[in-house]
Amino acid sequence: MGKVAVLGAGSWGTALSIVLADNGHEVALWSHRKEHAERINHARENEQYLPNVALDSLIQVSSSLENAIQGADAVLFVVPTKAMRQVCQQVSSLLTEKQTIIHASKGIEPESNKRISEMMSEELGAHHGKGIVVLSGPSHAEEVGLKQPTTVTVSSLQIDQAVKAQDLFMNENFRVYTNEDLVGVEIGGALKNIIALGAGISDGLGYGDNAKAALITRGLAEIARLGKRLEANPLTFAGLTGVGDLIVTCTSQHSRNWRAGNMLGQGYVLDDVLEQMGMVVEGVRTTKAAYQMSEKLEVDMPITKGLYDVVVNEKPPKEVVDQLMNRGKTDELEQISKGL
Ligand SMILES: NC(=O)C1=CN([C@@H]2O[C@H](COP(=O)(O)OP(=O)(O)OC[C@H]3O[C@@H](n4cnc5c(N)ncnc54)[C@H](O)[C@@H]3O)[C@@H](O)[C@H]2O)C=CC1
Ligand SMILES: O=C(CO)COP(=O)(O)O
Repeated sequence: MGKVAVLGAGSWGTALSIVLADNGHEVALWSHRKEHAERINHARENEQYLPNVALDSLIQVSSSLENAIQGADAVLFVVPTKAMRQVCQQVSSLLTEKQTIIHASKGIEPESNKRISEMMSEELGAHHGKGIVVLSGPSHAEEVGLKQPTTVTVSSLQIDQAVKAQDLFMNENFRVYTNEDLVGVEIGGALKNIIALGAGISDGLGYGDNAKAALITRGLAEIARLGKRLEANPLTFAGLTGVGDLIVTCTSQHSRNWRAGNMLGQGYVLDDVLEQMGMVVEGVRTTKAAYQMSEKLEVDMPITKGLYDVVVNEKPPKEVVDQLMNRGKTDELEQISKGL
């Protein structure tokens, strides 16, 4: 048992803090807002992001990065992708070489098109760079907070670091697998949010299970095509961080990406949707990044292109569905094999 600093007091940071406290670790949960940290400590609950879940006394919330990180054996980064570089810059001088560095966020940086571990590696420097661990998989915070059975995957370029993370988190409700394919694990976790936006739109338009199954299946095919181009192991997309996370995010009303898509499908405009959500909807920025990557790397990603038309070009979702359904004829096996 030791101390773990958890940077990011949103729903996922709070749920993972609960797992760590269940395993007997002292948790220093950091919020960048002082009043938020004080409110959680006082209420022993994160009412804003994970309501109705009591926090163990092993979890202490602080708005001081120094206090959170000092003496920690591991540091878990779980802020929205948009804030990741800035938080890494704030902490890089506070980290020691012995600390295990983990992230549990899901996104790709637009313009640079970097994965999260690549961004972190740039900001945290050579020592931590290669050992960064990602934790990803089908895992809604709301269910993890209630200690419902959940499985995730950890990956790193240094697999011994991934094993350390596996040991920190694994318990009877939270099963953790290792996987050496860092690129595949990060790409699957990030890109499923695009398809979840699409699944929400489909439901918001009033379409049924056939349309959603098509989005999940064809979405997986295009994620795998981009992954292969980036040298991921195609088998990873058949695992928890690929098809597993696609299923949970496209079919659950817990998903913020699904919910945002659902509102878009009903005709709400994006700015209003994001304001109403009040939580991070990673799929919007990831759509921009993935579209840029597909253009640059010449990878066919029609669903991503359609979502880009909705969130960037404000194209009506129904028109995008017509566009997707009326593309030229293709062969299924030929298309799937491009991701293998
Ligand atoms: N909620 C979930 O079930 C899961 C979320 N994730 C991923 O975890 C990451 C974080 O998501 P959530 O915790 O769900 O988000 P959230 O919307 O619940 O909370 C975001 C947190 O980040 C903080 N924050 C915002 N800007 C910040 C900044 N500039 N500096 C520091 N903190 C800042 C907010 O105050 C808030 O505490 C995302 O990448 C998400 O995709 C991954 C798996 C499950
Ligand atoms: O990544 C998640 C579940 O695995 C959470 O998805 P949302 O961000 O859409 O809520």
